[in-house]
Amino acid sequence: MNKTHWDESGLFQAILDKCPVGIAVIDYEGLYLTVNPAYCDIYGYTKSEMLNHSFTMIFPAEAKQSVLERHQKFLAEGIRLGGEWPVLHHDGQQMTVFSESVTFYPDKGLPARLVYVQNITERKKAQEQMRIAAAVFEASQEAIVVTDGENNIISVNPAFSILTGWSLEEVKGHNPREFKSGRHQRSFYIEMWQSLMNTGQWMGEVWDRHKNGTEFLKELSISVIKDPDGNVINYVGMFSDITLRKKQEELIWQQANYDAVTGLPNRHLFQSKLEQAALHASRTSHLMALMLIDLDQFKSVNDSMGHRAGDELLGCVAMRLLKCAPGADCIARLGGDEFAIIISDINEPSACTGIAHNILKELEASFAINGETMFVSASIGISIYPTDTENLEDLFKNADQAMYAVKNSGRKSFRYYSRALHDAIHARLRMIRNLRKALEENQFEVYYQPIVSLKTGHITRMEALVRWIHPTQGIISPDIFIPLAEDTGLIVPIGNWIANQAIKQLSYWRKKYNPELKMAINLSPVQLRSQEFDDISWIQTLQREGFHSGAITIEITEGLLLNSETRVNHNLKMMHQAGIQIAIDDFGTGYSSLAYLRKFNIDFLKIDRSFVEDLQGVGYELCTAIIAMAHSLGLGVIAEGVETEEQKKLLIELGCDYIQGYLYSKPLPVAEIEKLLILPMHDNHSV
Ligand SMILES: Nc1nc2c(ncn2[C@@H]2O[C@H](COP(=O)(O)O[C@H]3[C@@H](O)[C@H](n4cnc5c(=O)[nH]c(N)nc54)O[C@@H]3COP(=O)(O)O)[C@@H](O)[C@H]2O)c(=O)[nH]1
Repeated sequence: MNKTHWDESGLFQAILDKCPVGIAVIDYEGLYLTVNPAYCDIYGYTKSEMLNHSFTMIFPAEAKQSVLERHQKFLAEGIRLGGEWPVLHHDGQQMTVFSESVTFYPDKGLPARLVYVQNITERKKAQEQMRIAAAVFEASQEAIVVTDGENNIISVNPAFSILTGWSLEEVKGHNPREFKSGRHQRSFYIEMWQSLMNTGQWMGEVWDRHKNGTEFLKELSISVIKDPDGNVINYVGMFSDITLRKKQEELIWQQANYDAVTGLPNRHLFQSKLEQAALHASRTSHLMALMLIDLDQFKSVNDSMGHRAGDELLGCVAMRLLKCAPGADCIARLGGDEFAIIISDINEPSACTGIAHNILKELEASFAINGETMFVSASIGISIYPTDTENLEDLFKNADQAMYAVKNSGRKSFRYYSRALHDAIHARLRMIRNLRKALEENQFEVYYQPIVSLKTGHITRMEALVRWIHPTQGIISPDIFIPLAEDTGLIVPIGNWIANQAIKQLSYWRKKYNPELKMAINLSPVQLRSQEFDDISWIQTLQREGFHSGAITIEITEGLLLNSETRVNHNLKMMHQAGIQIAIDDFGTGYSSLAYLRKFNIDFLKIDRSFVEDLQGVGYELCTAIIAMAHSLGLGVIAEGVETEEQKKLLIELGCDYIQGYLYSKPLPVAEIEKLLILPMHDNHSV
């Protein structure tokens, strides 16, 4: 291009028009004298919108006055006016510009200001982001490692050095694979790289090695950085050490799913295993069995030996269960003394019979706990999915019902759920409801059976025996309802009611017929173990009646004394101190021990009816031995179930003290029994 084609002003105008830097001339009043296209572009105005308008238009309202003053001061004093300014684009967006100004005299008149401006908004933002990124990199709690396209480390942040022990100088140029712990398979890293190549990122947990050699688990995310052409230029890895968190999570999971006492899965984990097993059974059309195992009378172990011994026993039981059902899907402790087993893939319902037998047999062997030998047995209930039910809640209920049926029929056995069992259980529940009603509606009546002295032939005492006079079913035997009352705890209020009735009756009879008459009252083991057992009110009633020592005898069973429990011991001691005598009922049928007889201040032994019945056979030797032993310990002996003169004769020969039985009288209601008491003393034995 030939420069002679340009005049000077045309040349300058062309320069102004093409110049990428914004240029403006502002007069003393602050009005734009000229602006070039780049200047207009920066602020988003047209030239005509700017010319002859105040340059303060590009400043926020609150700054307009001060920038005009600064402008005029600059022109008057020639101070420096350059730097970065926050300004406004036409559309209202905030921007940052860099400007420099020089004084300029366009018409040799008032000075004007020549301004050249660059929009540095984006650069400032980028700088700010860089500053933040650098601060984050430095201050991050997460370790950050940046590698080049060859995956060699170019930078690490301070958190990296803290977490790994390695400084930047030590790792620069190295490949992060050098931190490998060796815990992961090759396939793990292949998958990681595949994900990085395909998706540009990877996240996961990696075991690496610390500088000090220890392994740690890190939660790592890697991002791939590419240039505009798609070439990998960096990998950025960010991680934190989650070894401790993982351990805590595992511990929490362990605690949430496993039983601390036995180490077996707990109810929570068991439930999900049961759901899985049911799903599997439905898919494969196989059967699945749920076995519920409840230890028999485990409570007495806890009560007599303490919870630590109880826990130890549970641990040993768990080990034995594992041995008995090695192929089980799950063996769990559901709580207390209740265990459960899931057995999958069975072809017929009876497939669990063998396992149930094994468990019962395995538990038969003694346990050595705290230097003491202990025995436990179990009651097992089994229900089959989906034969019995397809509902897991019902499956549980079924197995539970089967297990309780075992408990109610003597424990230490197993039973499969059946429809008949279901009906029987419902009948039982009905009876329990009726029993509660009976207590509320006073449907009980105390019958009395005389106990006769073999020395005098007189009725010396009565045994109080309860009857349930049901409004429609007539008299219901205590053999039927006492076990139910014991199971439900109703025996406590029923027993208290009986005792109070009997004490009041004795008081009346003593005044009316015989001041020496005594009363025997049956006490259930459940009563004596119960928290609610009201021994104090008993004693108060006795004291109020003015009974002397020995007026009342309680009849208890031998089994009660076997595992001595604090509460039972306390209650028996209280009664003994209050002058109540203690008789062992059905003596000879349980675990008799001389030591117990001494320890618990027993006063009488009642020879069981079965021995009296068999007095012509082995019963004779047994009765001989019991009477001799009782007398040697200073105890009185009462023979139960005496029905014949022959039995009475033999018992007299053996030196028995008292007899009770149909020979004299069946248990009778008050009005009937009074007919016996009304007879003259010397005659009342001849009834
Ligand atoms: N906790 C409580 N238990 C009680 C109470 N009342 C009774 N019972 C217990 O219920 C069982 C059955 O009692 P029952 O049907 O009253 O039977 C008693 C007698 O009727 C029966 N007996 C007495 N003499 C004879 C006889 O010559 N032949 C014969 N076949 N039966 C006879 O024995 C039962 C008395 O038993 P015992 O208590 O062992 O002395 C029974 O276990 C009762 O204990 C109660 O109030 N509380």
